[in-house]
Amino acid sequence: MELEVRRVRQAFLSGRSRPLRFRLQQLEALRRMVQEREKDILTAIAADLCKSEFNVYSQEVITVLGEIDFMLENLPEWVTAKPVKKNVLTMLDEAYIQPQPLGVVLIIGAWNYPFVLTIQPLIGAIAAGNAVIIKPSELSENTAKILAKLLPQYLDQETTELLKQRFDHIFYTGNTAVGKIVMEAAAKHLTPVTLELGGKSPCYIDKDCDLDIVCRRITWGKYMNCGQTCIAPDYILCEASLQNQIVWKIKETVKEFYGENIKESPDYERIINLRHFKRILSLLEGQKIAFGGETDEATRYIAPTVLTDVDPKTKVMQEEIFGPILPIVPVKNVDEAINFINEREKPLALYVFSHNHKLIKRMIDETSSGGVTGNDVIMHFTLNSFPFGGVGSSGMGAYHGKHSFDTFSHQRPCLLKSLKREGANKLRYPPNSQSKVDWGKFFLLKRFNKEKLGLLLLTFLGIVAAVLVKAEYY
Ligand SMILES: NC(=O)c1ccc[n+]([C@@H]2O[C@H](COP(=O)([O-])OP(=O)(O)OC[C@H]3O[C@@H](n4cnc5c(N)ncnc54)[C@H](O)[C@@H]3O)[C@@H](O)[C@H]2O)c1
Ligand SMILES: CCCCCCCCCCCCCCCC=O
Repeated sequence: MELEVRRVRQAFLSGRSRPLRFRLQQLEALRRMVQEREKDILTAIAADLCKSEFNVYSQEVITVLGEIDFMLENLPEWVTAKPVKKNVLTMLDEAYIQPQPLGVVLIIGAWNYPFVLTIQPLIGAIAAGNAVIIKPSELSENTAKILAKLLPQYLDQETTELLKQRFDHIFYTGNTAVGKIVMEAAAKHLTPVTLELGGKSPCYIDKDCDLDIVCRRITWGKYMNCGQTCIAPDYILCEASLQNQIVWKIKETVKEFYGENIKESPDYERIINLRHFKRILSLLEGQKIAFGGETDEATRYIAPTVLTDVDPKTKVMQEEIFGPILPIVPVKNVDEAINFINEREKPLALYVFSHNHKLIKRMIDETSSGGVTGNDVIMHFTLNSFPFGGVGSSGMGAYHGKHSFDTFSHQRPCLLKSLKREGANKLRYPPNSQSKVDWGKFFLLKRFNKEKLGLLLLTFLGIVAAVLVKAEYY
């Protein structure tokens, strides 16, 4: 493994990954890979998550292709050096910020969207000019295999893992416990990390809203991928009086989306493995199941389920559910909902439904979460102008679009001075004096007293006089 990482580092040090032309070629090759091998990719992901190929395409492939197109379009602009504002001391110098690749980066993907969660960060890392080692999740084994087979055929090179090695950046997607392991390992080399973690994303439903539409949107986001979505609404907070209507409307929507026999719907996925299946079942113990609750261990099927009057102290409210179970926790009002959210770890997403725009804004102002969508769920993920990432225990750092490019780049400040004009530098050289400090204050802080202003006027007049005399003389 050490040898592999060294080989990748040598490749980076050779400078091959840096030129814009190379980055664009690699991104185009990646796009070709996705297009030419679409069928293989769809089949692998579909097998891992018992997912229809239509759903694989619309949940993963569209995002990847959109991200590549966006990078190809904008990269030439992003890689250019950006001039910055100067001060009096650097007025005549060249000052700019040059984005540069970090070096060798490690990308660790998760199983729940095994393609997009590995390839989307890869796109950002290539765009920024890095050499990349990717480690897809072993739980989504078919996708891991197809990536291991295809990437070397299309990209310049490819290899896998290890945390003990020295990297210049580690980009990890997965659970918080492993996130801590990754960060600890990274600390040994002072390697910066991006941690895309999870959490319990709340969904507040205000009385003043259209419950039919709200429940349709929540049903879509909660049961997509069988609830195994990092930004799925984890639980609902609402006034007790809304509970029964919400249950009924979600139940009706489930029927509309997946039919009478959910098990036969091509749009309803299965739990990734037996360990997660059993973990999710254990969350149902002692709960009031308003509908759903049917399970089948052989196929790892868990029906879309809603729980009512859930006690916040029970297990289902203590850990991220990551499955098709939706608890409703009654609260008295929006104040209680805000306190409820703030008493817990900062979630990856927050959802608020209301006709009242002010209430949505208040929720945003008085809480914290990785991202927010008002009056819908999941959709902030689809906008690549947004930074996607968590805050607090839901993660650190962000990606998507330009934010990916920035995550995998070092913003290098470059100041290029001339070896001439040494006179102007006297102000900063020893010996120091009150007068130099006063001039420093004047030039850099723009703070001046009347006396200094007089002095400046005199200096200015002196310069004008000198110029005039010089003009006269010649
Ligand atoms: N923020 C996001 O974008 C995002 C996306 C997907 C999932 N998630 C979160 O991830 C969690 C589900 O994913 P998971 O953790 O079950 O996925 P997982 O089991 O696939 O693990 C994630 C990755 O970590 C690797 N890994 C596991 N143990 C490791 C170790 N000791 N050292 C180094 N690497 C190790 C795995 O091989 C895998 O590649 C949920 O909490 C979910 O919310 C977050
Ligand atoms: C044909 C219809 C297109 C619909 C686009 C909807 C896109 C949803 C994307 C959901 C992806 C969620 C990924 C979340 C990553 C964390 O687990």
